[in-house]
Order: sequence, then structure tokens, then C-alpha cells
Amino acid sequence: MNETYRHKRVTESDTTLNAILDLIVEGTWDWNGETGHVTRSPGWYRMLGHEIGVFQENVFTWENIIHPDDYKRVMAHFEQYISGQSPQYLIEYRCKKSDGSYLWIVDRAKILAYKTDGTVARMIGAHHNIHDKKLAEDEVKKLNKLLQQGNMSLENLTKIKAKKLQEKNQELETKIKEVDLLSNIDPLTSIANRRSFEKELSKELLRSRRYNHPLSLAIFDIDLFKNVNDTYGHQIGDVILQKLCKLISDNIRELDFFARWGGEEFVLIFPELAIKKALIATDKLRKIISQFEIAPNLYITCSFGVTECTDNDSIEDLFQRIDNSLYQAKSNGRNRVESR
Ligand SMILES: Nc1nc2c(ncn2[C@@H]2O[C@H](COP(=O)(O)OP(=O)(O)OP(=O)(O)O)[C@@H](O)[C@H]2O)c(=O)[nH]1
Repeated sequence: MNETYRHKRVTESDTTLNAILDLIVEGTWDWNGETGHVTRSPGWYRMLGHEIGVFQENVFTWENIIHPDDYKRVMAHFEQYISGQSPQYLIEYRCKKSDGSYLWIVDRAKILAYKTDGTVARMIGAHHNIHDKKLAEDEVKKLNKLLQQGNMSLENLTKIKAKKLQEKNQELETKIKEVDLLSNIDPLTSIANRRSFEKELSKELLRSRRYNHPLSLAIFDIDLFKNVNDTYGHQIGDVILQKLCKLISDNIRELDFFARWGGEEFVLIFPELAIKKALIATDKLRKIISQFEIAPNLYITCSFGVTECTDNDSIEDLFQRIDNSLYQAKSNGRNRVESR
């Protein structure tokens, strides 16, 4: 071991040791287990803000300055060390300063000699000021806690927001479906509108061509509806349109597609029907309408134009043919079905 000093006389050693103890900031203590005397270095007094040598030189001085909340823990550790249960004496606690505040210190000590009965004869220790480090640690702990809480609440917030967003998305989806539905439905009669009919016709045309299945199309128009409006009023006219739509809807097949073309004109798609059967279907409808008492003592008739789609037909071709047929039905006396 390197030796810093090699004093020849004890007095020289004492001088060196005392000078060092006087210079170092932290305090040392030296407990004589035989007499109960405790020697404390000037640094010990300075560290706690006291005048040097102001206290009695016994263990009670030390016990009196330990923070009440730390006292039990310190005593237990001290007992464990001097009884041999703990291999070292090393503990952090608070000591009271001259101004009444407490200073965090770390206390390290070593037994230097035992009495013949095995109890401690001499023990030397040092109190080291760790106040700033301890405060910084506490601050970090506090910050970590806040950070954790912050993270947790951020996580919760994110969950709540995600749930709300999901709900909003669902609402939006429902609204989109509603709007989509409304945009395909005629508001007065609640049957499909022209837009929806055009989509359906394109789809059915493709299907009939792909599978080489027949497809027919019809248009019909209320005969002399102007007279009805003029006689009974527009509101009754509206009710008649609604009742007519219900009557038609109740008397066509599920596969058939029924829509309002506009005004008092309606269109029908008959998938799987060639012209012959389409004529039978439309004539059946014509009869049903003419026999139906649509308002008290009021009967109406309709004229129909029918055509069967061919492979080369454009939508315009089809409409030209059914329009012509309808015109024909009107000019041939109304309440008729004509075809081309
Ligand atoms: N109440 C009501 N009437 C409508 C509606 N749409 C169209 N009309 C009426 O339907 C009538 C159509 O008259 P016209 O085009 O002269 O035909 P029409 O009187 O039915 O005679 P023909 O078609 O030649 O048999 C007009 O009076 C329109 O006001 C509607 O939504 N409600």
C-alpha cells in the first residue's frame, strides 16, 4: 500500500490528521464504545452550520439531529451493523442544521475495535453532504411521475378521441347511405327516380347481353291528368300519383324495376321478359289501373309504350321506340298498350 505520510513521531501524525480533518468540508466522527465519547471534526460542525465544538461530545448529539422520519430506519441499520447482521454501515438520512432545516447526508462508518465481550470498542464514520444530489433525484422522480401520468392521460385521450372518431365515422357512413338513398328516390312517390332508373337500365342491359337473356322496357303516362289536376286540385293530383305508384308496386314482380320518369310519366324494366310477355304484363297493369277507384268515384287510365331491347340498342334508341309507342297509344285513343 502506498503511504502518503511517514511520521516519525505521534505528534507529527496528529498534526497532519487534524489539519486534514479541519480542511475537509464533510464531517467525521469517532465513537469510543468504552467511554461513550464522540469526537467530531470541525467539518462536521461546519456542514450543519454550527460553531465548532458547540455540542456535547456523545451519541445523543447525533441522535438528536436525525430527522424524526428517518430516525427509526437509521437506528435499525446501525444496530444491524454493530450486531454483525449487516456487512457495512452505509445509510442516507437527514440531519438538522442550525437554521432548523434538514440536510441530506450519507453516513459511512467502520468498526475499528471490539471489546472482549464482542461489543464495539471503537467506530469511525464520515458524514458526506448529498443534499443537492438528493433534491435533484427527487425532482427527477417527480418529473418521471408527471411524465408517466402525462403519458397515461395522453393515451386515454387518444383512446377517447379514437372512439369519438369511430362514432363520427359511423354517423357519417349512415348519413352517406341516407343521402345516397334519398338521391335515388323520388320524394313524392317514394319509388326510384330517373337517376336510379338510368343506373338500373345500364346494369340490366349489360346483364341481358352477357347472358343473352331477354329484356323489355315500358313507359306509361296518366291519361288526361291535366283534367284531374284542374278538377280536383294539385294536392289531390299528388295523392293520386302516390296511390298509383303503390298500386303498380303491388302488382309487379320483385325482379321488375319501377321508377318515376318525371311528372305523370313512369318507366318499368322487365328483366327476363321478351316483348310478348312484357305486353301481357303491361296490359295487366293497364287493366288494374283502369279498374281501381283511385279517389272516391274517380278512375284513371294510363297509356303504355313497350319495347324489347336488342343487342345493338343504345339507351337513346330504346327511348325513342317506347316514346313513339306511347305516342301511338295516346293517338290511338289512350288506355292502350302499344309496342315497337
Ligand atoms: N299533381 C301533380 N300533377 C303533376 C305532377 N307532375 C305532372 N303533373 C301534371 O300532369 C299533367 C300532365 O298534363 P299533360 O302533359 O297535358 O298530359 P295529360 O293531361 O295527362 O294528357 P295525355 O298525356 O295526353 O293523356 C299536368 O297537369 C301536370 O301539372 C305532380 O307531381 N303532381
